[in-house]
Amino acid sequence: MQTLAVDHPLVAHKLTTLRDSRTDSPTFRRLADELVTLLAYEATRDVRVAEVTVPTPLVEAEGVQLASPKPLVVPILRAGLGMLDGMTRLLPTAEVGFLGMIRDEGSLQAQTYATRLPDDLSGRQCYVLDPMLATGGTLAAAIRLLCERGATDVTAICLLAAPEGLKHLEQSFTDITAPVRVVTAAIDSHLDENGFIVPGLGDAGDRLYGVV
Ligand SMILES: O=P(O)(O)OC[C@H]1O[C@H](OP(=O)(O)OP(=O)(O)O)[C@H](O)[C@@H]1O
Ligand SMILES: O=c1cc[nH]c(=O)[nH]1
Ligand SMILES: [Mg+2]
Repeated sequence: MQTLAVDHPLVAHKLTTLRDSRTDSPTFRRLADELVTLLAYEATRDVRVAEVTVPTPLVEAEGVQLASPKPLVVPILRAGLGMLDGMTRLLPTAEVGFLGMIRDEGSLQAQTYATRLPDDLSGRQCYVLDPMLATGGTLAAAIRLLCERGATDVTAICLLAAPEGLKHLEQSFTDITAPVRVVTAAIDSHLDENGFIVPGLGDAGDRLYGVV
């Protein structure tokens, strides 16, 4: 598994405001959206393209366009929804599938409550959106599901990742041949006793959708 923590001053600037507990939900949503677009630029570096020829007003020019089948973007509900617009701004022709997953706050085990994905993902590049990679249980289950449906490669885009979660993912896919990548704005220090990322930004779903 490859991990990329995007090192860019604009990413660091926006992430700092996102962490700040004084940042309100509307600002949090806007910053998450902007951050995803910056991360998506790095995350799509290997997106497949096909050569095309287009007429300019003067001559024919060689270029590229996104290859078929188009990439699949998969936000993990609820918090991942806050990343969808920022991603599709960069990949407007991508198909979008949905996974609803919730982590039990006691056991920290992830449960899937909704799946709306193409059955066959053969030949598809998949981009999974989830702001928080904590224990890694949620993303491990999501990535496994996509690989079992035939995805050729899976890139998870996160705002924050914990070292414990990255380690868990690294150990989870030894039987999977599809390349797996994680692109994140930062790798934080550790998880606390409740499985929250430290220093983190709190509960991403609550901060996006106004519970706090
Ligand atoms: O790496 P893990 O330990 O599995 O934890 C991370 C998951 O927890 C959060 O979702 P949550 O279960 O709070 O659901 P929500 O998006 O509906 O708030 C977060 O958005 C991730 O999906
Ligand atoms: O720090 C964390 C961990 C899991 N889910 C969150 O929203 N935040
Ligand atoms: Mg939550």
